[in-house]
Amino acid sequence: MTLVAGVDSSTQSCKVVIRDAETGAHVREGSAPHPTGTEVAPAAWWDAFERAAEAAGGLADVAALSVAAQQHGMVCLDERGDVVRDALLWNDTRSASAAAGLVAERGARWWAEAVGSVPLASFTVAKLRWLAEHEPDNVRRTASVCLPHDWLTRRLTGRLTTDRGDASGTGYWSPATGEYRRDVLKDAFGTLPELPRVLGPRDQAGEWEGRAVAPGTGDNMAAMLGVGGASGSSGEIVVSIGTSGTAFAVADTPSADPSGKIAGFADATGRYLPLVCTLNAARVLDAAASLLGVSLERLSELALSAPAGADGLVLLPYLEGERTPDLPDATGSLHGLRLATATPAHLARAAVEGLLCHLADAVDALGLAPERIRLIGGGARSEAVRRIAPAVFGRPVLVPEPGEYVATGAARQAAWLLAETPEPPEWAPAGEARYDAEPVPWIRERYAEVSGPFLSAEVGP
Ligand SMILES: Nc1ncnc2c1ncn2[C@@H]1O[C@H](COP(=O)(O)OP(=O)(O)O)[C@@H](O)[C@H]1O
Ligand SMILES: O=C(CO)[C@@H](O)[C@H](O)COP(=O)(O)O
Repeated sequence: MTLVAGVDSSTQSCKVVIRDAETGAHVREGSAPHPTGTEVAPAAWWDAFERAAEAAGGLADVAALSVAAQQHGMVCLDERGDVVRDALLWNDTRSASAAAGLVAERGARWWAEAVGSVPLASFTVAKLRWLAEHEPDNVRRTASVCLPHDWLTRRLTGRLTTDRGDASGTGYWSPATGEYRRDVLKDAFGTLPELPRVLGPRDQAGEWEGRAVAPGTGDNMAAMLGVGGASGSSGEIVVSIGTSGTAFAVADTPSADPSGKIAGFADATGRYLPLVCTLNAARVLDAAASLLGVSLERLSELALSAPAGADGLVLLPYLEGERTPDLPDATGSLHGLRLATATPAHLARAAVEGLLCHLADAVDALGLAPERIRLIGGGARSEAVRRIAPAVFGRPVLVPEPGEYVATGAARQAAWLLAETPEPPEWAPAGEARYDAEPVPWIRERYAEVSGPFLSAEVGP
């Protein structure tokens, strides 16, 4: 049996999954946590990778591996290849006004057409503008700029490479032309650092201790490979409830949304991946559980014991600011608190429904009117989320068996490299459960009534 390893270096942790290259059968896996915070020393990703690989029983018997990671993070390297400062992650909002400045200079439509997305605080180009405005010494020391998956792949191979999927989240690479927009980077950053070579989906990034290393990609692109693909035209989209909430589908043509809500990414197979992303997702449940002093399992039981709509109690989940809607300085809030709704069950229900209404808005923003939603990510492990989701989304929800779909997608990319076939190897799809429920539209109506006034403060392009 030939084995492949997939790595998911995401916001909260690193996961390593080992699978059979031919069938995709799960062999073993391990994980290790990342530091908290939105500014992280890249060395911590390497430490977590080593610990996760060890927890997975080591990589001695794998023939190839691939690294997928959180998108957008800014990693600046000096002439020697050492990091200039801690990386600013996708969910670090200090670059919000830099993003607004970039949009004001060119206009939202120009950005959407030039690089497929209107930059928000998350995008690398906005973080580089922030660095240019606040840390000129670090700009002078920066010889090259890359992303988390590029940095980890470079630690493995010694070469600075990236792929289409992750490059499309920088704000200076165009999915439509497949080329860097170095002029855009120079304008935003004031100088032109070296950039990673953009590999095609089946190109080899290099070797690590005799094993082939695949190009890797961003975590959402890998998730799509991991669940086996879902195209908007087939009536299906994927919603991931990780640290971020994302709604996305594969498309055959690039997108350019001047409203800035849809990021026009490329995928990991040569196609495209329009995606809407929220800053707040699974950690809304973590926060509610910690507020109530209960486990996530108990939070789920409490939520399911409360009436649909939580008797009007609404939790607006903007706990980390927000990206969609564009409210980088927003905070979360509770509305409709009365003696009757001041119970743990009501609060738990409001947290689950608030999260789901927030994600349902993201699904609407994607504009594909899907017939079914496939739910993945850590938050999809919550029974309450799975059972309440179809009522809030107003559609059936498919939940693949719990698993690490980003790492699995990376493993599939590694298997593709070995297979040398035009399309990724067909792996047996994971078993999945289908959740149906009568739509309960007034849950979203009440949420819209409460969130409406906040939306008028949206930064927007
Ligand atoms: N049973 C569960 N119920 C609710 N949330 C869960 C459950 N298990 C894990 N999570 C949440 O999933 C999140 C991690 O999801 P994951 O997709 O691994 O995130 P990321 O890839 O961004 O690091 C954590 O916030 C964790 O609390
Ligand atoms: O910024 C985005 C997508 O544009 C996020 O989806 C990041 O890629 C982080 O992913 P997770 O750690 O939540 O999986």
